[in-house]
Amino acid sequence: MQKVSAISSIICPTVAIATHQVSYQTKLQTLLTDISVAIDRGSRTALIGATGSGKTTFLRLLNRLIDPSQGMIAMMLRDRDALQNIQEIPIQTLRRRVVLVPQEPTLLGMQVKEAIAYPLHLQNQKLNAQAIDARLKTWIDKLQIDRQLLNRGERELSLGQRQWVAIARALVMQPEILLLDEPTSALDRGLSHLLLDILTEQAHDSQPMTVIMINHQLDLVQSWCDRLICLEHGKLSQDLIAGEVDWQAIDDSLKRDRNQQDF
Ligand SMILES: Nc1ncnc2c1ncn2[C@@H]1O[C@H](COP(=O)(O)OP(=O)(O)OP(=O)(O)O)[C@@H](O)[C@H]1O
Repeated sequence: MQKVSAISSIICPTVAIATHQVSYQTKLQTLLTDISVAIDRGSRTALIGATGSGKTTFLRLLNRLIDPSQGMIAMMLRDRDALQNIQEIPIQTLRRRVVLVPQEPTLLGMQVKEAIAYPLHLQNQKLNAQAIDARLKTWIDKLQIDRQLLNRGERELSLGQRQWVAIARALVMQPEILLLDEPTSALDRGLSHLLLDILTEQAHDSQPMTVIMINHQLDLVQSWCDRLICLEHGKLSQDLIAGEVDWQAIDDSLKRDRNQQDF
């Protein structure tokens, strides 16, 4: 395994996440091969690729739901002055700062308000009840969550509502790195745009949040992202700044993949 210093020396200090020749295999197949990327702090990255190309697997590696079979992932957290192998970061610290919103989130049987506040209560040594309430109110307002929804249980919510609550639960934590797995797939256009606006605002905050988002809705991500990473059969096929992307070609290739899968 490469030393972190080997990566630090080749990338600039604005990098928040660096992966070096990361591969992931199960007993049966290789899901990711040799992925090396460097993602800047406060950047907005769209991660795209055909179904099964390894996008979710990549996000799961970044908050250590799984670990690479080969290669290394390093991050530069806010209060550190160097990239650090994520396997050396205490797992609670990593999960508090690098938050993943899965495609089909669960509220673990909680009501909406309780679910959103849950991660803040886990940090109760740091935040008192008043601070938790203030943080909740801020995000409930920003995300325009209907007060009537707050006492609903998980079963009374649609997939889109569950996704929205999971996004709120992630944002109240004010993570340094936010990983979103198709967050807008069940949202209407209005909420999708609201989400992207909020994410852009957070990226420009004095404590900028870095976002990586899997999203198949190219028309949405095109105007939002500043970086595009494309996976194909578990390999990095494109890594471009947004201005360099041929969006029409990307759209055509995703459509081709979808047609082949349908066939
Ligand atoms: N733990 C696992 N064991 C075996 N195979 C897996 C595992 N996790 C994912 N896979 C398979 O690995 C491939 C990549 O999965 P992944 O979910 O990362 O792709 P994806 O690009 O996110 O796809 P989608 O767009 O459909 O969500 C798929 O074929 C999937 O079935």
